[in-house]
Amino acid sequence: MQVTATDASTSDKEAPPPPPPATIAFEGVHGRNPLADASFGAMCRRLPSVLGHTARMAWAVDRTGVVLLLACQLLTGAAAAVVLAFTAQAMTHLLGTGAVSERLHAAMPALVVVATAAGIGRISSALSSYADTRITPLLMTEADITLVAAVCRVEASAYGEDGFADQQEAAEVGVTRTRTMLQDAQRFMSALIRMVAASGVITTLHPLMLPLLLLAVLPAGVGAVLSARIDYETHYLNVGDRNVRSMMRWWATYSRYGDEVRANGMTGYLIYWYRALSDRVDQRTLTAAPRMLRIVLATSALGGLFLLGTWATLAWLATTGRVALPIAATAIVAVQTTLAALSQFVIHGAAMFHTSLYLADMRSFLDMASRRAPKRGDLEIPPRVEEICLDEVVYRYPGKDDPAVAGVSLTLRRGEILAIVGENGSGKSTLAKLITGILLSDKGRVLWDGIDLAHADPDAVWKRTALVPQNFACWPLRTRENITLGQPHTYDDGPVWDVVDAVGMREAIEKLPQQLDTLLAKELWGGAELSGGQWQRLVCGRALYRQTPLLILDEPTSQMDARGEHGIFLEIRRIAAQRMTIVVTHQLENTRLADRILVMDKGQVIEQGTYEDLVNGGGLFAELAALAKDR
Ligand SMILES: Nc1ncnc2c1ncn2[C@@H]1O[C@H](COP(=O)(O)OP(=O)(O)OP(=O)(O)O)[C@@H](O)[C@H]1O
Repeated sequence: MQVTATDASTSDKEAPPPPPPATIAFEGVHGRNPLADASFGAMCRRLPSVLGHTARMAWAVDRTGVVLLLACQLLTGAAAAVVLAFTAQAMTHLLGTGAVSERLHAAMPALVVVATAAGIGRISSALSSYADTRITPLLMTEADITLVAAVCRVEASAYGEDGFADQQEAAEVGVTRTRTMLQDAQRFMSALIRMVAASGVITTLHPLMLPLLLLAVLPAGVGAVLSARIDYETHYLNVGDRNVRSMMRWWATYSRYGDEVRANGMTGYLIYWYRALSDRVDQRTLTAAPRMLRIVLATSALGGLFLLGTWATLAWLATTGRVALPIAATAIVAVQTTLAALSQFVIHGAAMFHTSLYLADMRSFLDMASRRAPKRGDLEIPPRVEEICLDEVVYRYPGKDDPAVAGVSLTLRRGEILAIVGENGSGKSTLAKLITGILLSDKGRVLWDGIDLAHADPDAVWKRTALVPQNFACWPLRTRENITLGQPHTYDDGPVWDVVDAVGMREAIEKLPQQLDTLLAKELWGGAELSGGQWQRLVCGRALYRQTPLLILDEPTSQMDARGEHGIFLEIRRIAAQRMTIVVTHQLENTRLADRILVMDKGQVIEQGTYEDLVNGGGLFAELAALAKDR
């Protein structure tokens, strides 16, 4: 095949404009706007359950804080009621007949009660803010950890399902909104209590006043709910784009990929891409803004009209003598208090409705994650496993037409080294994931000493496996944890240094500023960085440290120098007798150490045997081995 090269330095002039970011038209099972089938009524009915969930979470993280918060809310409300009731009493005396000093004297006890209640109200309101400050961070951490744990626990196959990532993104917004939820709920409750207290007083002044005040604030509430729906609709439309944008942001700015970005001239396009996607997100938000403005203007005008009506009614009641002057004066204070409480009640009720939309996303993701958590069975796997059998195993990734593994049967015995080879995409890594139970087969069975992995406790299985994956993680942890991660704690570093020696890393680690205590993340202060091959050696060390009955190495030496690779394979052979070892590799020379080699093609095993059998067998293995030598 002849490749026509493009000269990057001269091709700028005739280059077509860069393509905009792909549009994500998401139509999977989860790709439904929850608002489309959630009416205002339905959302209001869901509100108590969302509130209840927040309350339960708050109760679990800080009982004292919750009790303090509730007690202070009640106290604030009671204080407001006392202030109003005694203001009415004081007014009656102050605006009554007689000398000013006598009227003042008569009003004094009521005024003292008003001042004391107002003071208590302020103190309890400050204490409830304190309780809120105590609970909120704990609540957010709890929600965040619940989400992280749920994602870590789902079946690995769930990651590939339609909408999983977008639902996760929506749920993460829910986590940040947990903070607002507590504040909204607290303000809503406090407004409710103050409103009940104030409306009791105002109704005693005149029965017409309360309905009039309600009318005055209702338009603002309706406006807030309608705006909340529009805001959420926009948020929902943006979920997919925001998800991709945050992934790209991480990839573009992560120091590990910085060389590739720079030396391949990607910066310009990446920034263009990022801006184009951000513009698309902003555009949706801007389109919604005039609709929101119209709603706010209309509902404010209506609310203003109703408020004018309330004041006019009060003036009419006072001038026509339907209420006495002292009562009218109290009514002015009561109207102000009730109005403030009512608007807070309506505004925070709408805000809670708004937040609950996001929290409902978090809940539905958590529900989905718990449905997708492994439910396999509780069979234990013994510490010593003699045999793993695969019986006509088939696996197809979600959304794919062809199975990645299409009917593989094999038996692997303790002490055996099995190599799996084949061209890209032939199903080697998928087969490894099926053998370890990371994926469960759609058809057929994987048996560990007769125990079907579909009925075994997955943690019990993974206690017996060690895997060097093709794409491994370079954890920003200390060197020691990078080796012992996933292991029970040990009291001395002896076993850690043993594997460090086994993978030939002693010299490199001894040169690190704090040896095993060095943080392996250059981007963090005090951290150090390893080379690609050194990282891969460390990852092999991590798997060797586990000393499990099954060891799987998927392309374990792809970044290593010849000495490193030689050392790793020597070590694999040295420890092979106590376990089953599987090596997935494209370096066919490395398969010489295997007792048996499987050659995979299109998800099936098409050849198997020793290196000598296969290299002389005239099949795919022989062809690939010849290609490897043809330079
Ligand atoms: N997470 C996934 N979701 C969907 N399809 C996948 C996923 N992982 C792999 N596949 C598909 O399954 C098939 C087998 O992939 P697999 O990774 O097992 O191949 P492989 O033999 O290990 O390839 P390579 O040599 O490139 O590592 C391929 O067609 C691939 O596109």
